[in-house]
Amino acid sequence: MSAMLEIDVTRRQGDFTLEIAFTAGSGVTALFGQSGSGKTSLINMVAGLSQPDRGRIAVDGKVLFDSGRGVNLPPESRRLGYVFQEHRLFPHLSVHDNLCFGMKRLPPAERRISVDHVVSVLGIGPLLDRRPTGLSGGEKQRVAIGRALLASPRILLMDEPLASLDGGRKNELLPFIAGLSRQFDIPIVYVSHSMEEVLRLADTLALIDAGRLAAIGSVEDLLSSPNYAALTGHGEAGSVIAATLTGEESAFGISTLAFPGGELKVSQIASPSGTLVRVRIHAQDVAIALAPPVGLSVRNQLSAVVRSVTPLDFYLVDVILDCGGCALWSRITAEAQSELSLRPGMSVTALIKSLTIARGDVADRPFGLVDTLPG
Ligand SMILES: Nc1ncnc2c1ncn2[C@@H]1O[C@H](COP(=O)(O)OP(=O)(O)OP(=O)(O)O)[C@@H](O)[C@H]1O
Repeated sequence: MSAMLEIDVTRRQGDFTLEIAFTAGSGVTALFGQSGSGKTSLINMVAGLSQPDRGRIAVDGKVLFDSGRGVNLPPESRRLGYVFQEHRLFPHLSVHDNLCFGMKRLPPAERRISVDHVVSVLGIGPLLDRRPTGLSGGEKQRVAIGRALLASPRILLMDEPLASLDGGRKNELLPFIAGLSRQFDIPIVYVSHSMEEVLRLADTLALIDAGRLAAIGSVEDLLSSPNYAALTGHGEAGSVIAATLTGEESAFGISTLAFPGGELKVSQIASPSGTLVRVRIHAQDVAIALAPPVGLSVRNQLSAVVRSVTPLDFYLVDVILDCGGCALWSRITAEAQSELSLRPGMSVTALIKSLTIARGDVADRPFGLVDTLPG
């Protein structure tokens, strides 16, 4: 079974107070929040690089810190992997020797990850004899990740590991990181302030705001909720739905996705059938009909039940629909609401044009948790 990280800490630093409690289990837990909200401070406490004023930190029941019992394990005894923004490789050692650095300090019986496995997953075989100096930023970061993994950590902490890379290098590294947690059965706590990274990588999202935990839950739930729109800085209002790519109608430039609420037709995407994806559906692109319409060009007509109706301002109304258990956010005009009189519990049909769900709205999740799969 994967490790469980339990955190309940308070720390005051200058004028800033961090007071956070949550648990993180398998898969990738993203800590997301504005600059200065306390993300790095939090994982530094987990790593043992700074000390909480009070609280408890445990992994799989093993206590790393407990102010009440006077426990405070030094970083090297915590068995955690840490990947920083910058790679921090040893310049005088080859890639191979950098990789093996932490592993060599571990008794052989505790080494549960092999060099061959890490080298093949991260695609760094051709680099083994080289020194870090000549490597690209993305290659260095892959070696840094490999080094952290080879120390067989209970949990991998990653603090904006892509922040120092340009867009191309980021895209190169994202698929590697996406697979790590599953391939090595290690929970990852991933600090980011990039929503694209969260969409591609995270199973669980923890929203950090001014030193507090504002919310924790599935990426789909939190990003589809108007309550957290200000914190997620998610741009346009809209929902996020987990789906599986089921096929394509290439003659028409359409791909089909299955999700618990039915089938979605979207603008064609290149990934193979069976790929797990997250789809972003903009609230302004979701129309609502009281009865299933006929003779309509709109390709997606989904049965749904109204969950909530909330006026946004004088002119607009946010309607959250339940579509097979998934939240679907629709933003309609107050004028439309005055005619439709939508109320919680009403059965309706949600209408979404295929064209409005384009490539940029579909994020591949090749290693998504199986329990997010539609049934
Ligand atoms: N050693 C310190 N002494 C005093 N204040 C500190 C110290 N370290 C961090 N802070 C403050 O604590 C707050 C949280 O900082 P932290 O680096 O944890 O935020 P963050 O969410 O990781 O930000 P970013 O996304 O910019 O990295 C900030 O207000 C910061 O100025």
